[in-house]
Amino acid sequence: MTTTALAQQVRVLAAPGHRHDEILTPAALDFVGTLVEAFEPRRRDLLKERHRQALRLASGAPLGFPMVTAAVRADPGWRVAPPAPGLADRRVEITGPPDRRTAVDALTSGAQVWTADFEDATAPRWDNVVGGQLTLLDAVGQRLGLTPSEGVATVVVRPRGWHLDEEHLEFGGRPVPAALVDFGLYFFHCARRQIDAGRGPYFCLPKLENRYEARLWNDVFVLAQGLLGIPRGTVRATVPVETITAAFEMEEILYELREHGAGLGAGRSDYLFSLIRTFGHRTDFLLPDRARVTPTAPFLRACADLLVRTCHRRGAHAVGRLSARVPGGGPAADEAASGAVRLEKEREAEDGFDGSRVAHPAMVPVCRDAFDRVLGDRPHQLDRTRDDVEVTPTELLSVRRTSGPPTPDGVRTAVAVTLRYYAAWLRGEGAVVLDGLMADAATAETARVQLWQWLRHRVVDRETVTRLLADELAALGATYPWAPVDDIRALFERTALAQELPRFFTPDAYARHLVRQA
Ligand SMILES: CC(=O)SCCNC(=O)CCNC(=O)[C@H](O)C(C)(C)COP(=O)(O)OP(=O)(O)OC[C@H]1O[C@@H](n2cnc3c(N)ncnc32)[C@H](O)[C@@H]1OP(=O)(O)O
Ligand SMILES: O=CC(=O)O
Ligand SMILES: [Mg+2]
Repeated sequence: MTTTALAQQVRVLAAPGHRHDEILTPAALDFVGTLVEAFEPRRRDLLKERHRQALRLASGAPLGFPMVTAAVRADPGWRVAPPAPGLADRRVEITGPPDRRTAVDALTSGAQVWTADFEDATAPRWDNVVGGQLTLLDAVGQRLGLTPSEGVATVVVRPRGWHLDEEHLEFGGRPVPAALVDFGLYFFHCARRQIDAGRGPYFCLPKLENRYEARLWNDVFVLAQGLLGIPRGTVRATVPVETITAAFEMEEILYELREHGAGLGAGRSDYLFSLIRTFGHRTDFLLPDRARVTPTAPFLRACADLLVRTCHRRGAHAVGRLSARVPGGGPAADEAASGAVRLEKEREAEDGFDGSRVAHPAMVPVCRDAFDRVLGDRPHQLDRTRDDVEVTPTELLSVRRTSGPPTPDGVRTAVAVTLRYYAAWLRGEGAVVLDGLMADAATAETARVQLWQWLRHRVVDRETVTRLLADELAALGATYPWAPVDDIRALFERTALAQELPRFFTPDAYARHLVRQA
């Protein structure tokens, strides 16, 4: 590694765990330190800009396609990098936390891609963070007992978002940005191995809000590749469109990342979460029960159509939404879950997506069949340019046609899902099954901001929520005697009932409960 001497060192503020020394080597920590030194001031500025943009939108500023980048959108001459090995055919992608058991099952699930998710599927307890890196090291180093290459999915790593800190590492007296920890450690240990295997290193970038955040990632890739002597343009990154502001900058995000760009993904949970976080104060953005906001809602369809059109114009893959349905409810329920996933994936394939995402191995063949029917032997359908699509800002924001108050059952479900997910997360589990559906951090974020919105618009009264809170906490305590009910209640009160909506629940819960827990 060619690096200038660092003025500071990255310090580890946690007791050494089993095999942690394989990941937290002095060279790897220096590599992370170099990234932090180069990019932390910009990250902090961009987080402040998120805040300023939120205030502007809350005070009525219009959201539209940016005027200053009209030339980028109008220029037909640029494309993202060509599809990289292992990412040309991505008709089925499976996501999951980077633990060993998941890794083995995901890699051999028949999916083309495994997204190892440190963001939504991982509660970032220190042992999960370092353990996740060890899983990746073993996966890439073929130490999981799998037969190499044939039939094994391509690894894509999803680092935590820009908003999170990693408190177990310190640089210059401050916590290290979690995104740079997850990215940096993986890149340092695994990038060369992935290049030798001909498949990587590849990333999925969570919760981006605008082109500047994509530019920051691109600059991180450029520096990281340079430091390790890896040719510029080796990395590939996919960006799920998980925020309403990113939906207005799809072209710009691809443009910023173009030398490393691999595609965009359609969002649902985080996308709804972002819509409410951004426009929750407006009655025309009042959303009903989450279960009633299906992918056919006009504003979600507009986003999906625009995504396919944008990607294919620029030579990038369009990846469909993650299906939260998982089996386990008995034959009839499982059949219904597969049927719903089939419908969703068939629609996406017809709409021009090149592949889609599932949360469970049982849904891999369902997704594959749906895309096989449209793609046949072709790896993708990038040639389907969707010139028929013309999406206006009004259509992206046309929530009114889907809006409405919640049902009593919807309110109870939102309370229960939030509480039960908080319980799992505080225990170190980032993805669980709740009511037959996969629940991750984005699910809980959506549930808690919906409650906040319903209370704010008085379509649900505080007494009802207080009563449901007491009922559901009692049920939680009875089912899970280990659950720290008082902590969960307090977290719920701070993140769903407060006057001012906190942007995320995770930084609060992390700082109070996960730091120095393991
Ligand atoms: C961009 C984004 O939105 S990222 C999305 C973030 N969310 C996720 O990634 C969640 C993905 N899903 C999961 O983590 C899991 O499916 C869960 C936690 C919801 C459920 O897992 P389980 O309770 O283990 O489910 P279940 O008992 O049905 O699993 C059966 C087997 O399938 C495996 N399995 C289940 N889900 C997955 C998965 N996503 N990847 C790999 N293997 C899986 C289990 O490990 C288990 O394996 P085993 O028989 O070897 O023990
Ligand atoms: O990953 C998708 C989402 O919206 O969350
Ligand atoms: Mg998400």
